[in-house]
Amino acid sequence: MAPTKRKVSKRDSSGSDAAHDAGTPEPPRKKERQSDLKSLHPKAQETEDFGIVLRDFYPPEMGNERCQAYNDGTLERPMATLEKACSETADGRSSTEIGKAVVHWFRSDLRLHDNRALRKAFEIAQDNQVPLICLYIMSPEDLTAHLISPARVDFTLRTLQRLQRDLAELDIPLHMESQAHRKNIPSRVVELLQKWEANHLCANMEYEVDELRRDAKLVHLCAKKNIDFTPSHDTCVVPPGALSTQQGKQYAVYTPWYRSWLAFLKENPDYLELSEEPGSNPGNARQAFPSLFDCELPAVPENKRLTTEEEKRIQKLYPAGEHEGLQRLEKFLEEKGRQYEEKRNIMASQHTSILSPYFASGALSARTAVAAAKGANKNHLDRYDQGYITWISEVAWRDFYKHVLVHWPFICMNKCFKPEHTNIEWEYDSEQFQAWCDGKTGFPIVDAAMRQLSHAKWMHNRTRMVVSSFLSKDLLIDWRRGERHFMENLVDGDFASNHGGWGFGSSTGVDPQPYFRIFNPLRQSERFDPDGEYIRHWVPELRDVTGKAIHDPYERGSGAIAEKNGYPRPIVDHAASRERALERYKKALQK
Ligand SMILES: Cc1cc2nc3c(=O)[nH]c(=O)nc-3n(C[C@H](O)[C@H](O)[C@H](O)COP(=O)(O)OP(=O)(O)OC[C@H]3O[C@@H](n4cnc5c(N)ncnc54)[C@H](O)[C@@H]3O)c2cc1C
Repeated sequence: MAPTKRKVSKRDSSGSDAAHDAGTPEPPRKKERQSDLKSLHPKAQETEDFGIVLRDFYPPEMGNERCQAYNDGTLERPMATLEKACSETADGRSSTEIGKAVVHWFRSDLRLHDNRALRKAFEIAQDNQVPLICLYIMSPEDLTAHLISPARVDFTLRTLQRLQRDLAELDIPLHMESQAHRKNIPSRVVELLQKWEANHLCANMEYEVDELRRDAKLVHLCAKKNIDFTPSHDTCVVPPGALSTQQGKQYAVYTPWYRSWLAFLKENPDYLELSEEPGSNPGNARQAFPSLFDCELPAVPENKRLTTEEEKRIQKLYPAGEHEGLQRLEKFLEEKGRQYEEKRNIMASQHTSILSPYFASGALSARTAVAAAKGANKNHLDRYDQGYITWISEVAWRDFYKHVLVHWPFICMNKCFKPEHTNIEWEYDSEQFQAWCDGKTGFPIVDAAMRQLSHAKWMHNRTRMVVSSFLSKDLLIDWRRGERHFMENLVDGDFASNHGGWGFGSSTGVDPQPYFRIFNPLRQSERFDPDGEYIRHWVPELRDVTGKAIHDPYERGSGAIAEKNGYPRPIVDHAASRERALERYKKALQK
């Protein structure tokens, strides 16, 4: 049932206009956004560069009052809006005749194997002996609004290319196009269905706010045109909303949530059953829809282009497509799965799966990954081999953050999941921020990691934690600048996991209070890169430094080498920064 709505002022105390939660067409004017930003964060300067929170299409951040309204259920969550749209229009969407085709709309599920909505679409088409048509719509506006990196756009397009080839072998066409304005997408989808005389649309849900609202709008449009459309849960192993505490609440802490996730899968083993790939279209598909079979890939938007050199490098590091994803999964489980628990934090060499780009684009399903790891682990999820158990629990983090996103949707609106953490008084030092981005902070482990990000568009989980802690604690720079820099660079950029890493866990001090975990970069370096192999690989200025001096060359007798090679001195003192951060965090929470 829909919650009763409490009146929340359209423009609340922090200037977040309710009408703009989901990037509705009229973005607040730049001047307005700048003054909102200034009142929220007095230290932020009025320049684009400092507009970490000056996002295109959105106000700087949602006010605490509206966040609270989501928390107490007086403001409807986007998932509830979609569910309500589905239940209110059930009659309009169920009566349809089959028409001349069935359509599957690909979004972040770019694979044939184990794809719930695709399988459903294929079965409807097969039962009715009509062709299945697949659809993909790229929205340059969405890519900009959601800060999708050029590397991820490139990966997506290459995956689509593979997908088109695989589908063609089954005589299934893939129609791809760009839509300049994202608000037009729902009506464009309906228009295409009408053009193809298709009355059934299938798609897997995306859980971000704009996407849930887009689907609610589409459900209403479909109802008006008698088109059958109910988005499916697919991207998580356990769908958001399926797990709750004994008090019926959403878990806010991972460990009890994970226990509940495991218990759910043991009670409901069918959630780990994989969907079969679609079979071939009937023989007349090519005659019926000839022009759909030679569709060109959407053009890469100007602001999302990699340089030629980057393109070559990224394509080599992450060959696209589900075949590559499945092969990597198999190889990882066979060769590295058992040692995962022991070695996963070691930064040098490669001890993790590097499957994140494949999960993020949907070239690989999390269900397939967990089912395969369970199979490798003698059919157990949480006993037998610790390597596999730990890896499964890591894949579960991905589910956890998507559950968090659905329950606390305001995290899409530039807030931490605990809104009061936004009260922290941040620093906006552009030189320090740039030093962090460029890997020139004088902290070798931080610099190695940031250079890996620039070069490989990917970073190890341990170093993601180290550099995020360094930015938001040692430099006390607004964590959202870091969150944004990650999204704009990572090949695996995923809103929920990235926000989770920045805004939920280690970086903003949501750990058990009043103790705030602040990573000591030196200790992390000594522990997880003991021989300095990772640092030497990414920071050539320090290649000649020997022994333990690699972790802190200026304090450990190798300052001359570092200086000669132009390696900077540390830009802050860790002990003093730690004290400052603790004080600032405590002060904010006492407010
Ligand atoms: C600040 C910060 C930002 C992050 N941003 C992203 C992001 O944008 N996209 C992203 O996919 N992951 C993100 N992560 C999580 C994690 O760092 C990566 O998923 C992981 O490093 C990917 O490498 P892998 O595939 O080799 O992982 P493996 O260690 O092989 O783990 C397998 C899979 O489990 C999932 N996973 C593992 N750890 C986590 C985690 N902590 N949170 C959520 N899922 C996890 C990923 O899907 C990963 O591919 C972030 C973590 C932090 C601390």
